[in-house]
Amino acid sequence: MIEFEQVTKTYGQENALQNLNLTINDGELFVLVGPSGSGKTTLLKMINRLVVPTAGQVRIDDQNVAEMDLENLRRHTGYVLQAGALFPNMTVEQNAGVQLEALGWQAPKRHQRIVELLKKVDLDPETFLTRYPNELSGGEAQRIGIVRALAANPKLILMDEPFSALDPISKRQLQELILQLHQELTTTFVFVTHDMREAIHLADRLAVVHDGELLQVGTATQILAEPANEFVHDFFDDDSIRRQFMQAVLDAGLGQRVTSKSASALASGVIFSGQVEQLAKSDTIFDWANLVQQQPQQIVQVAGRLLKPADLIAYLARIGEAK
Ligand SMILES: Nc1ncnc2c1ncn2[C@@H]1O[C@H](COP(=O)(O)OP(=O)(O)OP(=O)(O)O)[C@@H](O)[C@H]1O
Repeated sequence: MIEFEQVTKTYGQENALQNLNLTINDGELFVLVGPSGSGKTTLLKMINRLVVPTAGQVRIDDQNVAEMDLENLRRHTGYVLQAGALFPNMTVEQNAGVQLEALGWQAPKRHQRIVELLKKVDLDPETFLTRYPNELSGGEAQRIGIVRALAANPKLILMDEPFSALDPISKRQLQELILQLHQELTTTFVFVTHDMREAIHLADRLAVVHDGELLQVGTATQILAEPANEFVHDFFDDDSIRRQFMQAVLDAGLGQRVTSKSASALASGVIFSGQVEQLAKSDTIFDWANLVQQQPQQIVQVAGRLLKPADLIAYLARIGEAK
């Protein structure tokens, strides 16, 4: 367990973090999300003591990080940075084995471990072991970064915007890889991103950071259902997320695709003229519309996603406009 207790970090006159309390549980995929300059990296770096708090303390398994043996702490913590954090003059095998070498693993054992992990991240060892970083794509380099972080089987992996420099397809693939690794391992992952879609997709729980403060901590569902304040609400208020929710409803069989003609008729019926009873006859999205009409505060969870009444209304309105 990682605990931040009354943590403050001051640079000059500026508070980068103020009086912050947070607990990250063992085995969680915990995401720190917030806009640029909000303090996410500062928070992350306090866990492996790259940054030292001005006040308060950070504890790992009840041990104050400030009092831990630094080398031991770093060697047993995986750290993945933005693409490009590999040593340019070392091969993939050497890069991936840096931490193992520091821990005294012999070459054959290192080799075996790295081969095993390359396969796990879908890279063919034959092809990649002897390559240099300038012979890798951004996505491949980042997979090597992940192999390096996993190599010594750490209890904790810190990831600082690891996918922000990647193209959308590589980014998606690596997000799926992290979700898969997290399912397979008992490792705790702390992941920093400014991308709220990435945060929602990955997080078991997430913390929204803004101006050095934790505005809200919880699951994506909790935060989307009840944003703590206007900033959190606006930060997650994104049309593509609403569309995802809508699609989840359709995918779950609660809705059906309709022609724009009937939809616009229904839309006006549902929203404006109160003909809900008459429309809600089968197990369709219109039943859901009925529910919303009767219980406007109702929030429905479908296929692990959260749907708010506003999502449905926005959807129907859009179909209406499209006609
Ligand atoms: N070494 C430093 N010296 C002075 N100020 C710093 C230092 N490191 C960070 N800061 C300041 O602390 C604040 C938080 O920075 P931090 O890097 O933690 O933010 P972040 O949320 O990770 O941002 P980004 O997403 O842009 O990396 C910023 O205002 C930053 O300018």
